[in-house]
Amino acid sequence: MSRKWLIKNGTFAVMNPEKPVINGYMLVENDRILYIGETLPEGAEGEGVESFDGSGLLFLPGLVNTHGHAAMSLLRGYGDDLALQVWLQEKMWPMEAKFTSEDVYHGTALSVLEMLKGGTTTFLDMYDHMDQVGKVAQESGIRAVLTRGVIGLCPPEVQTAKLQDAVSFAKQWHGAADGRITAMMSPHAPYTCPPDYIEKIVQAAHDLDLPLHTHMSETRAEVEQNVRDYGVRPVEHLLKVGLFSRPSLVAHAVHLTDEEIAILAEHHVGVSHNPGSNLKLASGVARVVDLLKAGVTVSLGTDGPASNNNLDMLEEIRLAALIHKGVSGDPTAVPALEALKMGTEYGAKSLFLPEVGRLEAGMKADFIALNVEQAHFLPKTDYISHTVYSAGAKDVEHVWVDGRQVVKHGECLTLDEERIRFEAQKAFEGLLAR
Ligand SMILES: CSC[C@H]1O[C@@H](n2cnc3c(O)ncnc32)[C@H](O)[C@@H]1O
Ligand SMILES: [Zn+2]
Repeated sequence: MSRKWLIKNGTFAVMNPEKPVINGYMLVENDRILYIGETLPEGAEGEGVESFDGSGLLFLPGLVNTHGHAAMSLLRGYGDDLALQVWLQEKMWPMEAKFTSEDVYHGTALSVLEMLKGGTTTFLDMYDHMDQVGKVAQESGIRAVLTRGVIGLCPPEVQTAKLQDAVSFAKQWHGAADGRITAMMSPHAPYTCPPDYIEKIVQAAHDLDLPLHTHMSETRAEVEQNVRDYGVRPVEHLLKVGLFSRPSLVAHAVHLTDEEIAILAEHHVGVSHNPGSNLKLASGVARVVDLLKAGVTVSLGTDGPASNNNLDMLEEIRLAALIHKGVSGDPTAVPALEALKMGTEYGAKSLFLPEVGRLEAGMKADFIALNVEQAHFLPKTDYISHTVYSAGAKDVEHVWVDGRQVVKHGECLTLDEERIRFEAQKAFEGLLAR
């Protein structure tokens, strides 16, 4: 049965450059925005149309987290203040080797709970035991782009089995949960996947007609190793092995030359900028201003909760707006509206979701409402500025995905918070004991 409802007296971040915020109405029918504007269209309030009072609320497109490893919430605080390779090799990978599929379920549920409550309506997840991640996405109502990350530092038969697992997962889950779940293919990184293995993964993505995702150029050491091992920097290397022959999104892309930026732009490769994780692992600061100038779609990701250590996309948006001013000495670097678009519209574009990321008639009804009746949202001047420079996850009052309300007055309607917190703690203790 069709359901129509009308938000009245709301403030909406439509993010048009001339007028980024409007006061007015939004009409939603089932999973789509039917109308948004300053005036009430004739007949919009007809019989059977429910009303929703939007006063005191700022409506934004749902936040889009374009890179992460949700189950790593079980390792939050386990191995802080280390550089990437030490953190991975000495802390994360030994613990992850003990993860059961139940651990992945509980860790992912903890993260999805945090993401939904913080206004994230879509997340990308690269991990193992991906059926469990799919299950959480299905149950919670969140939109998800899921990909079984494969590490190829193993014998050929294990490589084959991992790739087969990634293919089976993608076949089973692409388009699942009424289309809320889509899939990608992911070699973990150029330093963990030999070139011939990446080529096989690219071929599988071709066969399945899916995009690709990988970590790339996260640290200076990684770039130097790539040059030592293959004679070229990672961008040229991935170009050679065919990764950019398909629609692709790379995470981090911190250490790039001008030539590499030009290659990414030419091949329409998206970049998931992960400022919080890059700062914490001391990986460096990505050349976001130059990437944007070159026409690269730059979106935002938290990375896993063990290297961030939260999943607050409003914090990533704020970091993106601040750090590039700091490193460039230019206060106009990454203006507030651009940072907010990186966390919404550009995120959806990076994940190949053309119907998500904007408050616009015809788009999917993925949106959030911030409670702006609080001290840090005054005076009522510039709500884009307040969202980027002043807001945080705790300001998220309501969340809708695909037209369904999943968070109401800060409470998640689809997940059992108490149980999730209990199970996550138990799972971590189990990992320590094994
Ligand atoms: C094969 S599943 C994903 C794999 O990625 C690891 N990981 C988490 N954060 C990062 C990062 O910042 N760079 C590279 N790899 C990362 C995670 O521990 C899993 O093993
Ligand atoms: Zn990552």
